Amino acid sequence: MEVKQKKVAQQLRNFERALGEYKLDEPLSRFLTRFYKSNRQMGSSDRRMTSRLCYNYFRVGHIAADQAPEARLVIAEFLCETASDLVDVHRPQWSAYQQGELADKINFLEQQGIPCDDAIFPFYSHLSLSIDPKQFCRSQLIQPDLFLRVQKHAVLAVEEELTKNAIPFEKVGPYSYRLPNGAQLQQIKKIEGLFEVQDLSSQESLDIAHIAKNQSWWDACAASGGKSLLLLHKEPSIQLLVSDIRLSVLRNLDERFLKANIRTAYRKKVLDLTVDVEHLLHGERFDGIILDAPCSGSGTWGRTPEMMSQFSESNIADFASLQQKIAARASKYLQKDGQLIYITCSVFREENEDIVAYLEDTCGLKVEAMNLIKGYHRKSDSMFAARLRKIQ
Ligand SMILES: C[S@@+](CC[C@H](N)C(=O)[O-])C[C@H]1O[C@@H](n2cnc3c(N)ncnc32)[C@H](O)[C@@H]1O
Repeated sequence: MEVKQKKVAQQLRNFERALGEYKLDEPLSRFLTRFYKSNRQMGSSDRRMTSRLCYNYFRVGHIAADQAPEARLVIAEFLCETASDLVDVHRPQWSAYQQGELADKINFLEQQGIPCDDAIFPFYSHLSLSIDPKQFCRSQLIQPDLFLRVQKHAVLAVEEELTKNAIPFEKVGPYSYRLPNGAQLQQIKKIEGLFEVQDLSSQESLDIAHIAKNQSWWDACAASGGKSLLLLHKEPSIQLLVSDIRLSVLRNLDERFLKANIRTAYRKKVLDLTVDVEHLLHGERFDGIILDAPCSGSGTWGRTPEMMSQFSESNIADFASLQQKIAARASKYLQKDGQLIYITCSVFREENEDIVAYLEDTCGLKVEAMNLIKGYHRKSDSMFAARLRKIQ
């Protein structure tokens, strides 16, 4: 036991040092990469354990928010792992329950006077109505898997290389694969450019769109092109305009398109959709617009649980107001009968159904379909997608 105690004490020291230095002003993954670079004495197992402890700590949201970090970490390890030296040493009376079902562990903690269900995800009252709040909140305790979208012609080649390199995978759609997190794909040079890392729900976000050959589409918040690549995967003959407020992300898009060997010629503009862009779009009209709006990202916090600590309820209204502005401006550029595909990776109704209702009320659009793409039962993100048709 003494050896285990010493090991756990060292793990806790590393965790406390990392947590103490992390200022919540950047993604935890980026901070940890820097932290390990400046702490070269930490071996790979120390790093792995520090990452696990930090992520689990944030994963439990506001559970036991009034307790010290160390006590909260023990709770986090108990809920998120099936075995933990930290629990064995600090709460040996809990160890017997550690391998049980998550629901049983939550019941057990609640009986000990530690409320869980309402505290994991403190913003649950804003969830879109089609979400099962309990299931969603509990899913925050589980890290989502890694998903790939493979190019149509490359399915066999990718499967073969994954098998050769002993990377386990599960085919979950004609071109979609589930892999364990941390799969070392960059080492397999032969399949570079043949796949995109893209969450499964994100891969399904354009299923709602009606896409036909040679249509003109505008990806109005393109970033590094995740949805544009998906659009071209579905229909390579699309005439595509990509834009974003940030030039740097459009440069990343160029690189990503090159790597994916995209042959479609596309146009690119830097556009801020909170202001008039008519002098840059010159009355152009599109058959389809993808608006993957800036949002809270709350449907993806299972991957970045630290975001929950930086978020406050008032941010939801700020995002909604930005989304109204951007979506209303973009929709002016649809031709009659054209479609706006409004997408977010948020689970909040203010950013989803409420924006769709606003667009229907004020922008001459009619909602034809909308879908909260649920990921919480299948270890993927949750997203929202709606198809609105321009009727006037
Ligand atoms: C959710 S991300 C888009 C992700 C991208 N579609 C993808 O699939 O990879 C939202 C994007 O909106 C952009 N954005 C934020 N404010 C904007 C504005 N006022 N006008 C245009 N784009 C904006 C951000 O720079 C960000 O890249």
